[in-house]
Amino acid sequence: MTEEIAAVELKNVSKVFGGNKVINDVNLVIPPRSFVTFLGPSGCGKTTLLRMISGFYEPDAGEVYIKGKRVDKLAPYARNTAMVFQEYALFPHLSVFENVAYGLRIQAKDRKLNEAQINEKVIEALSLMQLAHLKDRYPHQMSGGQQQRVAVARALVMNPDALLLDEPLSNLDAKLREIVRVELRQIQQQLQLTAIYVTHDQQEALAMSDYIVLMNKGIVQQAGSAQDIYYRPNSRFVADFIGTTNLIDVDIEGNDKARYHDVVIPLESGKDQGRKGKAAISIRPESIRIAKAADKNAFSLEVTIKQSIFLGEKTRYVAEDAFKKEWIIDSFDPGPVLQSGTIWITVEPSKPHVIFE
Ligand SMILES: Nc1ncnc2c1ncn2[C@@H]1O[C@H](COP(=O)(O)OP(=O)(O)OP(=O)(O)O)[C@@H](O)[C@H]1O
Repeated sequence: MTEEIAAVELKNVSKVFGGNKVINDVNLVIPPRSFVTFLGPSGCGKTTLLRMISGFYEPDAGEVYIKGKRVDKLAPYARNTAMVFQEYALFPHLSVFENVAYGLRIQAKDRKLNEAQINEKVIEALSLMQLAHLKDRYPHQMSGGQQQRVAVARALVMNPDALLLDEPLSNLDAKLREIVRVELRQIQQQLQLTAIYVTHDQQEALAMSDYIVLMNKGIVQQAGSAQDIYYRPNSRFVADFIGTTNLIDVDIEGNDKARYHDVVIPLESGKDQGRKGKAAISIRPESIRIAKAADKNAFSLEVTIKQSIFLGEKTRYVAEDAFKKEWIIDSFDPGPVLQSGTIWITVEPSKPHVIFE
């Protein structure tokens, strides 16, 4: 089997600003036609990493490849990437049509395009974004959502090897954000594009991505599918950053058992990764059941309800155990909401995820 060339590859890439290593020896392979999200807290280096792919920043160490070709010494225009920014960055004095045509006109010679071909490509890109009817308008005559769609059309028209999107939806309201993100994903799949998307919104990352690259302090903390990152975090940082979880300190004792104070946590075979010793266990709120009594085949704990929040499809309980540890439990039981009192919670052996750090 021949291995396909990566759409983008970073090898030992670092970047220093004012004496701080803001990107620290990052290695990454982005497969062709994938939608990849750089996710992480503010300041972790997402934008800097994207800018080293686009060519706006040069790495201080390491190499950047696009479709197998080394590009880290090339200017942005010499790489076939296209960028969409948070603030759209449209030319205010140009019509929608001319905004989208701009890049093609500049490269018309290199790309051997005549006016008719440019026209055809621009209309095609505008149609994809459902904007063809607005082609004669100017940016100030359009809503934020429409302007952002123009910015995407302007990137798509270049037929880039990688479409780079830096928080492109953060200026849109929540509802529009959801609509445009579905649109973006559909177009990326339809055109079989490689897209790299920067966000600090974990819901957005989970909803859109083939792969998530979760960054922390200039390093890649974990890269994997949305499900990998959600259900199999490799660190407390990842478990805590994505969604809501219950993290508890345990001793892994072997024989598929962990111990939390004096309580045994049965684990599905292999969950302990064949190791012993101190570890953390992550248990998602939706993996916990409320029971009438302890279950000898499952981790069982008696807790006291502190707060109950009815959220429509589920009720979220905040409870406390005998060791003063807080638990978050999501119940999808349509029955009455429990307001107070003591309950049993149980967790099947397949649910806990063990983190050795
Ligand atoms: N041009 C620059 N000069 C100096 N420091 C910079 C520059 N660009 C970024 N930094 C610093 O590098 C670090 C990473 O910044 P970056 O913008 O890549 O983070 P980010 O993860 O994209 O954050 P956010 O989600 O807030 O946009 C930050 O500490 C930032 O202050």
